[in-house]
Amino acid sequence: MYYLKTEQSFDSAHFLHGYHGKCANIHGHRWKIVATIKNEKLLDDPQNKSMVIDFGDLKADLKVITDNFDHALIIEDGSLSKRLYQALIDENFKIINLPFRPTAENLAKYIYDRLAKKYNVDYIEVYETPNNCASYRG
Ligand SMILES: Nc1nc2c(c(=O)[nH]1)N=C([C@H](O)[C@H](O)COP(=O)(O)OP(=O)(O)OP(=O)(O)O)CN2
Ligand SMILES: [Zn+2]
Repeated sequence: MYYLKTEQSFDSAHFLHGYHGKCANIHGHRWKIVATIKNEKLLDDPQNKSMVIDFGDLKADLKVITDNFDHALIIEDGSLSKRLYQALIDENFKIINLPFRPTAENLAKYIYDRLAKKYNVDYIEVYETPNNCASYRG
């Protein structure tokens, strides 16, 4: 089995609705995402010969996903009052709504599911801090 890994980072804010502790407050992270894909065989066309896939292709596809989160406030649907949500929208803040709590675990699965549409993904790692990482393998 061959494995390929690529990494992207983004800066964004989030909070954990219903959490008792400091993470209930809006706070930021430099999130690091590491995607590992796998394949038993290598490609054979002239351009991609002897590659699982061109690093550049995998990097670009992961970057599309992570760029969407960059410099945004990531929120779980329904976790802000309508009044506050509308005020943030009116101020043109970049808000990313997710149908789940924005934990590292859930973001790992979300990114896995997105990349799995195109790649044979082995697992996704999401670092909230250099020391804290969650991963998801399908
Ligand atoms: N299993 C998980 N636990 C926690 C998650 C998570 O996504 N999955 N997220 C958080 C918070 O987002 C929080 O930002 C993480 O805080 P903490 O672990 O305390 O990390 P810090 O490095 O910011 O803490 P220090 O004070 O610097 O040690 C909480 N838990
Ligand atoms: Zn956090």
